[in-house]
Amino acid sequence: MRRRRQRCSNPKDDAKCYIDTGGDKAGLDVQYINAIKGRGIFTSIPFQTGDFLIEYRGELISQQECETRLKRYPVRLKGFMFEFHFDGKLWCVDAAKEHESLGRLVNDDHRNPTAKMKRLSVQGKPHLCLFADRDISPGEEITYNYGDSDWPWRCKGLDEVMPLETCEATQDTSPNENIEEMVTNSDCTETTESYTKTTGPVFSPLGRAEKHCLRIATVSSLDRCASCVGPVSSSKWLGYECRECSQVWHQSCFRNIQDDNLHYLPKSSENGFRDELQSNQSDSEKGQISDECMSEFSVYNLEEAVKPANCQRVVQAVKKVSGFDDKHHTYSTPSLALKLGHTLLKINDIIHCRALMAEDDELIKSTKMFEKLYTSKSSEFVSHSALNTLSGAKYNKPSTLPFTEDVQILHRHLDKSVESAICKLKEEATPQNYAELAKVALAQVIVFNRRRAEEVSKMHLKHFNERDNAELHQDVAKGLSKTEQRLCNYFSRVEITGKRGRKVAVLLSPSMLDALSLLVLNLKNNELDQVADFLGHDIRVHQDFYRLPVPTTQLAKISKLLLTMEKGQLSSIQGKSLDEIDIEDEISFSDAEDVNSDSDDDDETAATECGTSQPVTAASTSVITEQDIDHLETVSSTVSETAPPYEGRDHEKARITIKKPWAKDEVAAVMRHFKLYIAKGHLATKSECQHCKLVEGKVLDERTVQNVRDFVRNRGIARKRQSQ
Ligand SMILES: C[S@@+](CC[C@H](N)C(=O)[O-])C[C@H]1O[C@@H](n2cnc3c(N)ncnc32)[C@H](O)[C@@H]1O
Repeated sequence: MRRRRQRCSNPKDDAKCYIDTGGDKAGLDVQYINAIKGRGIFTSIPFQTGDFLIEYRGELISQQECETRLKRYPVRLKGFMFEFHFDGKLWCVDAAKEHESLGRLVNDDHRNPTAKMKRLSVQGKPHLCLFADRDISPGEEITYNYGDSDWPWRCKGLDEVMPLETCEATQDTSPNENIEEMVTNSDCTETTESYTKTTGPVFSPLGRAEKHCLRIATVSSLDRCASCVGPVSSSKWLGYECRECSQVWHQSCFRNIQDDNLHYLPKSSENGFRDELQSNQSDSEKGQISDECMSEFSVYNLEEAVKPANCQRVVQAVKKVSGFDDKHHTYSTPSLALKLGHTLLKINDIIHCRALMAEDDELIKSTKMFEKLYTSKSSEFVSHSALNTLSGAKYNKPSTLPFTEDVQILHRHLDKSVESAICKLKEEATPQNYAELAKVALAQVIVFNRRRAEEVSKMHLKHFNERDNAELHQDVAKGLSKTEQRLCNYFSRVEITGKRGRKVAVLLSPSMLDALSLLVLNLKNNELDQVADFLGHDIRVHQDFYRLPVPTTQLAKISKLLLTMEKGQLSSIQGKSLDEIDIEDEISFSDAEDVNSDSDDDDETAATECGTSQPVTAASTSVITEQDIDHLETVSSTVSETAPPYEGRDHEKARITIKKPWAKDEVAAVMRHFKLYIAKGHLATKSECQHCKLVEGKVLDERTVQNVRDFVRNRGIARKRQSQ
């Protein structure tokens, strides 16, 4: 948790302020340094000598607990254990657990440290705090002396590093002194010796006299192979670890070492449970279960977790994490219970494969047994109650629908937020402004498309860049209504990878596109591999190019649907299938729009004859504005006759809708000819309408042939609706 910089009268009080609030100072940031050092803490503002900087925060534990944890912690976690004397006893601050506090990430520097560790007693409890040892400029790393020990990185420079052991430091026990300097030297004699031994003078694979007792282990990206000292590539995850000193070797490196001091004992690994999980796509749930297993059920590593004998214990952990209620046999998060059950089997499978590679017969047998046991018993252990809870939750669950007004408020809010985020980012390109725009743009895309957050948030830059920017082809356009054509030009369609690798289409309005383009910058116009698609003529090519292309149809149909939903007009399309939804009814461009032209010829006439609508071309439709779309929807419910005329509006609007209320005698004239058509919902052809006009003469003088056709069509639709 980061807090604003608080000004306290002196460094000691300043430190107390931060101890009380549990936050870290502004002006300190985490930065990744390199694969060896890992992360470090850097200043972004100047600090003066003596200033309080940061607290080394973690869990305060007794010496006994510290020893227990040191036994089971993997090497890299041991580096977070800070031992010190207080009140005549040895204590330890265990900062192994990843948390937001920055103090745990401060690195060692014994030559020119910028900070000094001091112990501060607040309400009888010791706290470890770092104070500036000299003036520190912005951009400098906060470091302190870990103590006089042969820390591996000190021996041979930074690029020849071995894993480190516990960071032991300090002593001093003056209980009444509130703040005092940590003495980092005197207590470290033992550590120094052990390090001299462990790491040895050189970083040869075995730079020491002791014998190593090796067992199979997973080499994580934070471990360094004692042989090659190199970073761990994904292909080198399988290795050996010494039971005594915790050094690790890649399996491949180990094969090249000829040394009597190395003894491989083909026993199951005792790597930390958390370690394993981390090397295998850990997530928060798995973290939870590992914690639970470790703290409550004494299961510390994966091999143990999937041992048939431990099955029940792990199940208990799963139940606990998922909030199992023993009394009612229900879960608070049943889906988590199911997911964890699935994960356990996956973990078992991974270990089984490793066991196969390591030719560890014992482990192979045990993983096989676990699988069998878990598969046959899982319904009894977990799934049964979890599924019951899930299905039970479905009953009497009020189905909530947002009100139209709420939907509109949400959309307006999102629009405004995107606009302001874009302005802010254009003004100042800071990570905060970038993040703000990213968040709100993502929310807008998710809400508009009714997509799952996980899907949209994983939209690849490649997919975005490669979205189809081509203009609507005229052959394709012929198969679409004019509304659909306009929407095709208005929206962009990006295909992303959905659940189980499914192709999922996401529609983007111009404002969403602006926001995303600003986020990705350097947007390129990628010429897709379209040519390649044409090289063969299989069914896919046929579907793509000989039928009305699916993406275009989706763009046309779904965008209308989404727009209707966005405007909260869902009720008007209730009960209709996608094919049945004739959204012209809902989003009408004009009276004169020709939905079902009988011929191309008809279409052309429709566009010009009434004089209220321009022919739809890519050029004309690409200028459609959001107001246009809004407007289209505002007029949507007022189908035809009763809509007020739009004369006097600007050209943009006029081209969309000019309506004249139908007089009684006009209606009667048309009805004389098309009553039956309307009753049956049939459309009138152009020549039939022409005939009607001719016969009726003056009464229909004000109406074009197309107006008559639209009248028949709209009345037919209205009749159909009434009868439904
Ligand atoms: C308390 S942690 C510090 C944070 C750590 N750098 C990280 O990214 O998690 C101590 C560990 O940092 C690394 N470390 C600290 N000081 C170092 C230095 N001067 N050179 C190389 N590694 C260092 C060692 O791996 C040590 O175990």
